[in-house]
Amino acid sequence: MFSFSNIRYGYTDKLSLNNINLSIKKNEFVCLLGPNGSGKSTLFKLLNGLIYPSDGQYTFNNQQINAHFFKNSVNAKKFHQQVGFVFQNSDVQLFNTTVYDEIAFGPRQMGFSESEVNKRVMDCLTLLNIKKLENRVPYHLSGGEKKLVAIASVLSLNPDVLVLDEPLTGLTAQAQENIISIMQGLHNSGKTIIMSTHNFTQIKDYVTRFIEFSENHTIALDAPAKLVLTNSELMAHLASM
Ligand SMILES: Nc1ncnc2c1ncn2[C@@H]1O[C@H](COP(=O)(O)OP(=O)(O)OP(=O)(O)O)[C@@H](O)[C@H]1O
Repeated sequence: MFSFSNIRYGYTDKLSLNNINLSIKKNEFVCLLGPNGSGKSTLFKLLNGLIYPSDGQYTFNNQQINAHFFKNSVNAKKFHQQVGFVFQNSDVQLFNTTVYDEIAFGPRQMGFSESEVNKRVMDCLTLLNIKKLENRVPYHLSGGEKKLVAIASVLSLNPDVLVLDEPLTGLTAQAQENIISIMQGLHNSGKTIIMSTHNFTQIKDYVTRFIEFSENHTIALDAPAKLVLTNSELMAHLASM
């Protein structure tokens, strides 16, 4: 699905991603870990086509992803329908005046009929158990509610891949458990999930693969969960991140 080959990226002349080689297959549940500033959000921005590599090659389903690819509006639409991105800061993502319109925004942009839009919004409200928020102003919601609405606004396009940048940060333990169980359900239904977190302990039993970024913006560890969970030293190391 995703392939990164010798990727480097720098916002300035200092690299934020240094020689990243990575492939992600369909239906993996990948967890990115690493210290603050190691490059997790930068990788997500690249994955989602918000920035392009300074060096190296990025392909999605064997297609090169670069500025040229996104210049074609058909390509851009198709890509964003397949890959949904939940930002770290929900306030960046939510801009409509009601939760209903927020979730309807993507399907409307794609040109679906209002009855199809309504069906998708209702399905997402039900799936995330947020029907009661339907007419609320997203900006006025709690952090946990905003996160659920942000996830719903991405799920309404029914993407194959869900990329979530630190979805658990700042939430109560109960809200974190709720988000994890939603992601587990989506993974079981066949979706590919890629998320970053500093909460290794909460997520460790649900993901299929761990990728750890290092302070020097390289990949320090890339291992299946099965291997990590049988190695107490690795577990202790990742839990300390
Ligand atoms: N817009 C920007 N301009 C310049 N440098 C940036 C910008 N965004 C990020 N950086 C730098 O790029 C590096 C990687 O940052 P990034 O946000 O990807 O880290 P992260 O692993 O997601 O961190 P955190 O866990 O704190 O969210 C850091 O050194 C950061 O200071």
